[in-house]
Amino acid sequence: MKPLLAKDNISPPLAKGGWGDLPWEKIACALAARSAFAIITGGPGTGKTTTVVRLLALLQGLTFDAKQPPLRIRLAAPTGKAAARLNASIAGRIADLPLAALANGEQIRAAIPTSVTTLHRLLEPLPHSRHFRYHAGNPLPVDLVVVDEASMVDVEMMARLLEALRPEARLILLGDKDQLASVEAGAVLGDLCAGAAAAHYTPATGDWLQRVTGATLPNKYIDPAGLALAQVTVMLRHSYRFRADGGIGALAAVVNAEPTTSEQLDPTQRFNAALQLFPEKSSSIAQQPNAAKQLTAIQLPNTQANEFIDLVCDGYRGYLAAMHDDDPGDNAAPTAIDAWAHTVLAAQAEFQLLAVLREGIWGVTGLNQHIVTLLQQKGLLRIENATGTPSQWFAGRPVLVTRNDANLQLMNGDIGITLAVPVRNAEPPHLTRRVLRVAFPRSDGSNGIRWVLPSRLQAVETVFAMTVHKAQGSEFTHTALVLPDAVNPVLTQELIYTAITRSKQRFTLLYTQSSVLGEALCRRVVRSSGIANSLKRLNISTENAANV
Ligand SMILES: Nc1ncnc2c1ncn2[C@@H]1O[C@H](COP(=O)(O)OP(=O)(O)OP(=O)(O)O)[C@@H](O)[C@H]1O
Repeated sequence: MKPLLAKDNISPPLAKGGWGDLPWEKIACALAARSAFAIITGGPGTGKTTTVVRLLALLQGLTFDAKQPPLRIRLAAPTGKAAARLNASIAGRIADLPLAALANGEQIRAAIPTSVTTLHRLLEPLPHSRHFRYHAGNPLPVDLVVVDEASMVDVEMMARLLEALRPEARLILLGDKDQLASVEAGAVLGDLCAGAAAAHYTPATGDWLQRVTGATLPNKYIDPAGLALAQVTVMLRHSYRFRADGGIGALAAVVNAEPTTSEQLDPTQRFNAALQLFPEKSSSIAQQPNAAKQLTAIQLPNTQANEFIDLVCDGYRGYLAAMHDDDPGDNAAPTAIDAWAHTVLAAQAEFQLLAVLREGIWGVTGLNQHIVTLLQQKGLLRIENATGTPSQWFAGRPVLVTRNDANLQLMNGDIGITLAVPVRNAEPPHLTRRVLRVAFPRSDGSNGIRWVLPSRLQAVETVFAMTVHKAQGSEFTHTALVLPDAVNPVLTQELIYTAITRSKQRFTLLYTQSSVLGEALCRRVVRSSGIANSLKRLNISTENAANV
């Protein structure tokens, strides 16, 4: 493949500042710019989005310099929720691009897309069929696709995407290799990034990077036998969101650490190493001073424990209060009703209880029933309909979509909230009544609300508690993980890491048996997409890599 980065250096404004000890972000830009395929992996807040936006600016800049039309770029994510999250952050990153010193800086900025779609929508599913409009015979009319949250893409979807790309098109995968893989078959990103921590750059790649970025890589990252894949893979290592020496970042690192020595393989040792990072143990959150609130561990005897009741009621009180207090009234305009839904949805994302299993008292089904009862007892929720009988649908019910629905344009993983919205009768005297509708944020970048009749939602479940698997691609201000009371095969390091890294500001661990956490921390998922073995079998040589 012809080198795509023709220049010996990256445009100076893109090379400025904030790169840390080794400029991994700059290395990522350089390697991804010279290749048709690249992977940028890193934990939460390590700058993947910021880096890819800089990379896109670099590529558009090079295209304009070559007097060519701008690259047709599409941004995609595997779920609606993940797409919405990237949608929310990308515009800010583009606005922050330090392009002022470039004569065509604003032209470059305008050539970077701000809207993110789901992979499904990118390929355009055909109605009533498993086929897509875009495939090998009718490839996507794009030059570059960026896929965020690539750890959630299963083998089949990845295959459909690759088939639908033109031979000249480029693909960049972003994601956290240490997160749980897709619930469907395959751990594509985890397999592709198996050696990312040690880099395995060939001496030729090392020399090229030195010339282009000015960075001299230490020997530990150089491997004369490095595979071609390693030459296009970069792991970002510094979290700008979490401090490495405390709180959520430190806990994620401890949980994620490969258990190598026999000491680290001892469940009790692993449990103690993790638990010592929690400043407060076995105490209710409400009693803690602010500074100690980032991490909390609570050992619970059962779901009736006061600590559990306080946590759940405190966690969900905010959005239920917003539902009542911010109600725009019976005569509100549609825009005011949409704004209300936005407020309630944002407040609902403040707290999320995560569980490992579906069944059992610590599984999502039992927890959801229990939490509905608790919230009713505290007067925070009413589930009776107008005739006074308890109903499955009630104002405040948060629901999770469990199956894609092309007609409703809802994706597996989307979260909506049921609200009692005012509807005016068409006939005089035009009385207003309240009807239940479910509000979903649109994931098409429009920032709108999709209102759906509850009866049209065939595959949804209440989501006061959700499984960690379903929470992938989402973030919550405060996440609480409740562990089951017995060891289970699905409980692994990756699962706990994924749960912790869903938290933006606070993480609470709820457990009954310390041994359950200890055992989980000694167990990693066995990767299963088959891609790693295929790569080894292909034995792609490093000469190929040097020509990438
Ligand atoms: N080089 C940098 N110097 C300083 N701050 C940075 C740098 N890169 C990123 N940041 C900041 O760190 C935060 C996280 O960055 P970003 O969203 O790019 O990371 P991410 O890896 O995409 O995160 P996520 O886990 O949400 O996917 C942002 O506030 C961003 O402005």
